[in-house]
Amino acid sequence: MGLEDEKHLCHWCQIRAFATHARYPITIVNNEDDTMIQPTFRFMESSIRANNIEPTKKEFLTGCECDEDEDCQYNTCTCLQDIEDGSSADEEEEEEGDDDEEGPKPVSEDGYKAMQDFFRKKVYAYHSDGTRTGRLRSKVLTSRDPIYECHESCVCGVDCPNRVVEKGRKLPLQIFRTKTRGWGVRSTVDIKKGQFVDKYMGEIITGQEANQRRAQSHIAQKKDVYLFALDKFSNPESFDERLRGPPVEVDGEFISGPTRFVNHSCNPNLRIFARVGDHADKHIHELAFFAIQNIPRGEELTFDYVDGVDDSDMDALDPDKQKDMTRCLCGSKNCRGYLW
Ligand SMILES: C[S@@+](CC[C@H](N)C(=O)[O-])C[C@H]1O[C@@H](n2cnc3c(N)ncnc32)[C@H](O)[C@@H]1O
Repeated sequence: MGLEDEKHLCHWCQIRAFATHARYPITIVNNEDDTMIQPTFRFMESSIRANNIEPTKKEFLTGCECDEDEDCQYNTCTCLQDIEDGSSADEEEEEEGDDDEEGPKPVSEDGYKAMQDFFRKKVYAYHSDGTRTGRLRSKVLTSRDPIYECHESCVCGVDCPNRVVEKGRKLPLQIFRTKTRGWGVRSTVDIKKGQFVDKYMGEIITGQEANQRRAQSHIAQKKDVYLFALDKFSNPESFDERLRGPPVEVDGEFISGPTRFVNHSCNPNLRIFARVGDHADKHIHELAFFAIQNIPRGEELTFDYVDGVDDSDMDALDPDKQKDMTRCLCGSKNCRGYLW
């Protein structure tokens, strides 16, 4: 085997090449047995798009034109124009002692500007003041709402408060061997409720290609644990043909980042959210993991693989179906008993 081939198979070489390696390293430890991560798996810092997934043409990309970065928290920012009124986040959670609540502003002297100010509502997904800056607000954390962020086509700068997922992972993560569920993931630092953890990465492929991979997979229906459909905005009546058809999917089985090793729990501490940058790219929105509670360092990171949209709860009650189901070993008090 040549040096290049060896490098290709060396997980350490791959994670050491991450731009964030010095500050937020990914480590791999196994204190349980002598299993290694499959050599065919490749660590990547970002997803890779298959050739037949069309990137949006430059002329159709649009960003906000907010004068000040601070303006990118309000419904006047075009990046936030799709946030529905009812799900807006400006009525902050009182039980948490909000430190940045801002309702309608008082009318000022200057006519049009005054009206604008009056109707201006803080709708973006994050806290913007105090120690909770950059963390998701509880109202969003408990929802299935997408997160709309500013991005590279926007006029606002890199310090705009509405660029959290865009800036990437800011935590060291450790892939470790669990006693019963293969590899898992934890952080070596405390994580706060609402904090962004990392994205789910993989190969971005068409729905058709995803189905072929499902059919060919030797792990049969379990291939679905690695495939995520980017279907948050799928709508058969959409004007955008890319949102009408079968959604694009992300396959993290063979090429991905550390979150591909996150196990399931029926009582999880992470949740996955659809994150949109350029509105023209809704069909290839990102998948972002956020902490839904404070997580002490060393505690395993988990999310609910079905997040309440599955009927395996019912199947688990049927002894005939149980024999084909996979037992859940999450160990939580409210464990549903089976993964699928
Ligand atoms: C996305 S992978 C997670 C990483 C995996 N543990 C590994 O070693 O590669 C999903 C697989 O992990 C295992 N797994 C994850 N959560 C589990 C749980 N709560 N109970 C039992 N097995 C679990 C199952 O084998 C599942 O197919």
